[in-house]
Amino acid sequence: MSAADFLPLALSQGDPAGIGPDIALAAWTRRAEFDLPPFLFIGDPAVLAVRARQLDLEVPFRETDAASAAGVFEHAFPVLPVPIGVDVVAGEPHVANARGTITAIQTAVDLCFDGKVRAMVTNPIAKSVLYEAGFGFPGHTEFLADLAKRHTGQSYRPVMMLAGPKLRAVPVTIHIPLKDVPGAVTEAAILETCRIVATDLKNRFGLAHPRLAVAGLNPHAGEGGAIGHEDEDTIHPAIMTLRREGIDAFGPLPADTMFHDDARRRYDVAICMYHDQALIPVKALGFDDSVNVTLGLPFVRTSPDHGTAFGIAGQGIAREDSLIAALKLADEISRPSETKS
Ligand SMILES: NC(=O)C1=CN([C@@H]2O[C@H](COP(=O)(O)OP(=O)(O)OC[C@H]3O[C@@H](n4cnc5c(N)ncnc54)[C@H](O)[C@@H]3O)[C@@H](O)[C@H]2O)C=CC1
Ligand SMILES: NCC(=O)COP(=O)(O)O
Repeated sequence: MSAADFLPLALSQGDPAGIGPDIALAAWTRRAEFDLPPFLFIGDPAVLAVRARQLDLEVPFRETDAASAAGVFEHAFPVLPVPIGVDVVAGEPHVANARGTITAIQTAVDLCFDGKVRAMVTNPIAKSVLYEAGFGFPGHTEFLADLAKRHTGQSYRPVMMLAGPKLRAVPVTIHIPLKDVPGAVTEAAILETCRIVATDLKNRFGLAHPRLAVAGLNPHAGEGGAIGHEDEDTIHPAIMTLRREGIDAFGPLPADTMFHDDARRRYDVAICMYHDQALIPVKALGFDDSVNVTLGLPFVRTSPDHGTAFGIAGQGIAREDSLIAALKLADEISRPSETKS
């Protein structure tokens, strides 16, 4: 065991009006049952206290820092305070909450770069609320790459991977309108994405020879060019280049037949051309136990696979399973390799 193995994980609050506080509190109450790694919650202690009362949870809080969080975790819920500054109502998103939401994410990244936490886990943010406040990134994924660049001066291409026990899937394009997808599915985008996936599956997930199944864009992967040309003109050449580089990529596969049980046994990750092509099968196969993990960054970031679920915040019915899976995965992939189970 190295010293880094004892560092806590940072857990950002996410949108305070969403279910982030609910599931963080619930996860902490089940820390022994799931042998959870210690985490330091970065958010507003007042929001937590109100939410715990609302949920009828007896949770002792301790305002603390990263150095003390692991010691505190067994007995109390460790919080690094980032006040929101206004009253937050569960289920009622408000633009005034955006500044605190963003600051919590930035603080978690700073702690990663300062070597005070081992990895970061993010609770869900509502993109539209942050956009209204002037947030200039599609989501965490791109924001984290920008924050990393501010720390190191290097550029990063962040890659979103949704990972569950039954399927890992990566969208090459992420939060863009569907009408813009064909133009954004370029050879360069496919190559960069697949190279990062192959590297991180080796280095972080311990897969010596990851197999990448690449989806087509069009129905039937274009049906030989009769139903669209991107599969033959763009995706196929990218796969050939990857194969020449020694990456075990194959396809383009018709997306409708690549996710059934037998098909999934033939690959380690599905490379998909757009958001819903990747996220629908992942969430259908394992909404409660899948995790969003950002590849291509110089630190580990995971997140539950779901969103803010404003409609159920503060009601005691939000399931904490995906957050627990995200904490466990962050713990596993951020450990020094000699200590991995
Ligand atoms: N990592 C992140 O920050 C993510 C953020 N979002 C954001 O979340 C907001 C809401 O998005 P939606 O599409 O409505 O997705 P959502 O995942 O918040 O909700 C979809 C449905 O699943 C239910 N649900 C979600 N999580 C649940 C849980 N833990 N336990 C029980 N039921 C749960 C909700 O009640 C709702 O019926 C959007 O603003 C979106 O931008 C969405 C996905 C990921
Ligand atoms: N649909 C997935 C999602 O919205 C997560 O985005 P991010 O905030 O992790 O970039």
